[in-house]
Amino acid sequence: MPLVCLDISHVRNLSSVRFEPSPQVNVIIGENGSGKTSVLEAIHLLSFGRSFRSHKHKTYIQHETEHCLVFAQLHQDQGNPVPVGLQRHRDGQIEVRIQGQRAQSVVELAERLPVQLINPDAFRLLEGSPSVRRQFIDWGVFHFDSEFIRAWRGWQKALKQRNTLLRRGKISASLLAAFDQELIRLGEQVNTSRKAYVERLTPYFLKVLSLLNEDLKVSLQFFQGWDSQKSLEAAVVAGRERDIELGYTHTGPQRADLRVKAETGDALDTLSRGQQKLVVSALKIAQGQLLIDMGRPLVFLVDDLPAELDANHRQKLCRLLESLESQIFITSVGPDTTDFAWADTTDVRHFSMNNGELSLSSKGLQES
Ligand SMILES: Nc1ncnc2c1ncn2[C@@H]1O[C@H](COP(=O)(O)OP(=O)(O)OP(=O)(O)O)[C@@H](O)[C@H]1O
Repeated sequence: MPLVCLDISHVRNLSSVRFEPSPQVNVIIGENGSGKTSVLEAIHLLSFGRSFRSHKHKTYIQHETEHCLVFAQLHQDQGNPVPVGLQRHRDGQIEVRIQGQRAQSVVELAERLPVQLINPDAFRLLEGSPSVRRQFIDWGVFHFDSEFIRAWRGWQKALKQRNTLLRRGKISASLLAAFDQELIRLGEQVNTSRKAYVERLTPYFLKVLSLLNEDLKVSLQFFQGWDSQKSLEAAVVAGRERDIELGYTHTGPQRADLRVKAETGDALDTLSRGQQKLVVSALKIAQGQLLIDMGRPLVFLVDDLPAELDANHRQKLCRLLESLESQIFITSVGPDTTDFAWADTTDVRHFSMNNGELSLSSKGLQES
């Protein structure tokens, strides 16, 4: 569901920004510190309920204001746009509204507004801990398989309870066995969904990567978190004594990972920074493409596009993004780095950002 209009209040230096983005490409240009990233941050907030820059909500609420607010109208194929809003208070309280009604949780927003972010920090997908890659997989599975969130929440709860018991110490293997049934049942479900998703995603990824750079040979390997020859039940049973010794559950879907391999070893160790950026972009675009093929349009946020990419690869990335027919927001410090020859048929809007004020730029005015 693309954004038809966006209203941002008190997010960092954006006191009040209201604009109607293109359903296709939106290019936001401005000097360092002008507030470009804050626009993307606001859209991300509306989808995830959190920022991609910091887990501390006070950092993005404008100084000396009590709360920030992001409001949008989401396009839907039939019927009127759907109003959605998120308000975050300095005391941590979060309020989500969809069509005027208070929503139970931010998950309802995430379902309506899938957002993919490509930014310099996206490298963490390769160099960060496995938890970053699990989050990447789980975001995809969440949108791919409607049963997943329930199984995932139940499994997380069971795992947390089990780890609390283990940490307290006084538990025997036989007592633990009684707690493990639910953990195993839901853990198997989580794993099956993740596996099916990665299988589905892999050809998309390979295709996208070959379009960005046909010489890059990279493969994906899903590690489920325990010996792939064993069932989760067998792994949990075999690991009980060790879990008691360690004080936590050492095997299972909580150890899953997505290993990205180049021909000669780990992608992280062999590829250049620019090549890594292409791999990460390909992973994210592949996730988006898969969703689009399922009839679920999404929003791409591309922050600081030129970082680490040469002009040729920037062009390829823009061409690919354009071909997805999604709504895209791209930020850049200068017009030269985003000067891509968008097709005549693509609705491109250029915006200038100056000290937290956003305006449709002359380029955008000529074209609209
Ligand atoms: N809580 C806050 N309240 C008010 N202003 C803030 C707050 N946090 C950050 N700022 C300011 O808001 C601006 C945010 O800029 P932002 O990071 O969005 O800029 P940008 O145009 O993306 O810059 P760059 O090109 O350097 O990435 C900065 O000038 C920063 O000093």
